[in-house]
Amino acid sequence: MDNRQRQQKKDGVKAPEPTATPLAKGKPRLLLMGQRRSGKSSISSVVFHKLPPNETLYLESTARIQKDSLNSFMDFQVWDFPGQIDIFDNPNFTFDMDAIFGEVGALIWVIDAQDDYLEAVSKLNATILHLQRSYPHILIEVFIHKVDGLSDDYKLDIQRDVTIRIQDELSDQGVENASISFYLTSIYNHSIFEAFSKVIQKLIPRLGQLEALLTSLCRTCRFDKAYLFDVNTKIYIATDSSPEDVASYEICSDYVDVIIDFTEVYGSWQRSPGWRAKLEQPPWPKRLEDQIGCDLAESGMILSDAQRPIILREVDRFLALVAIMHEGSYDKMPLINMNVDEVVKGLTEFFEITKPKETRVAGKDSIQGQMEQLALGS
Ligand SMILES: Nc1nc2c(ncn2[C@@H]2O[C@H](COP(=O)(O)OP(=O)(O)OP(=O)(O)O)[C@@H](O)[C@H]2O)c(=O)[nH]1
Repeated sequence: MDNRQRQQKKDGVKAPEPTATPLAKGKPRLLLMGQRRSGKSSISSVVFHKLPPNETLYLESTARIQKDSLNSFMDFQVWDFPGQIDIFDNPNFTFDMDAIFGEVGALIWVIDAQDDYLEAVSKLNATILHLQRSYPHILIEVFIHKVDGLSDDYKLDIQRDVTIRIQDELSDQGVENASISFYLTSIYNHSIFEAFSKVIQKLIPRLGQLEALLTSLCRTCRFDKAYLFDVNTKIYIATDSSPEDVASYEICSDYVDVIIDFTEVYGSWQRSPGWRAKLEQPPWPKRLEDQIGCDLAESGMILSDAQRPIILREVDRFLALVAIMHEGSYDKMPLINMNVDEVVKGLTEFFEITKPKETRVAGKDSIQGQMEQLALGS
């Protein structure tokens, strides 16, 4: 049983508690809303708590608002709303709307694509109309969810239908410029992580600078694609400006998974003095620190079918840079390492500047020790 399930058991059915905790102040908030059984808790558990998708079958229905505070490269909160509660029209409880929507970055509305979605769409419309009056800055992100098992044509038909229904209703009500985006998602593949990546990216201040940094790295080192990953959630928070490529994202994200699982199983590993002496003797008679490309943590792999090496470099305890290189660029590793070093320095500075003061120190305690054994010679 995971933490969330335990928490659900412990809490039982309680009155909702919408007030923001003092701890939560100032963190961007993602709200997960939608009909009962649409998949909100499953999404939150799979993306933020690594629950295997099959185990979401045993999640109980959410009875009260579940608040998760996530300490990551950017501290944010995820609030999962019970599907049976209508916060705008509730006879038993008056919600403090400012406490719920005051600090919201994005509202994620989950629609079950395998069910009749007309009611979900009409509730979403009503919610947008309410929010437009007092909180027009909130981003509305619509996850057309559970699309696994549906044909590509059918998925696109549903997306088109939902989009038209929402836009028509809003324009009938005189709302023309609400910021609404649509995603086709499932917890059984990478689509849910991609959708979250895009939502989170909208909340990152100065995202353009991160993208410019990665684009310039790709150009200099002739990388096919580069991603900056939040290693715990596999959300990518920035990528270079080359066209989106689902296959590249999938392989890089699986690679992050492998590295994290590996370090979780084997933990950190201090080299004994004898072993260190052995590594520093001929044919590489250099200090170990000078033999490896990165003194933090680095890993590489070559895909045998495409002959395209993938490089992973830790930025801090939350972030890793993962890039797909060109065939043959493995020979130029010293030069690539130098460029990657500079970009990692730039990224570290970027996040030092944009992080609140109290979290800056924590970021220094990196997983580098655990990953050191994966270091590649340059
Ligand atoms: N096929 C499929 N099933 C899913 C997906 N996501 C969630 N489910 C299933 O949908 C059911 C309901 O999921 P929950 O996460 O409990 O739904 P919820 O929206 O939190 O429901 P409430 O707590 O009642 O509001 C579970 O049986 C999940 O396994 C998905 O992407 N694909």
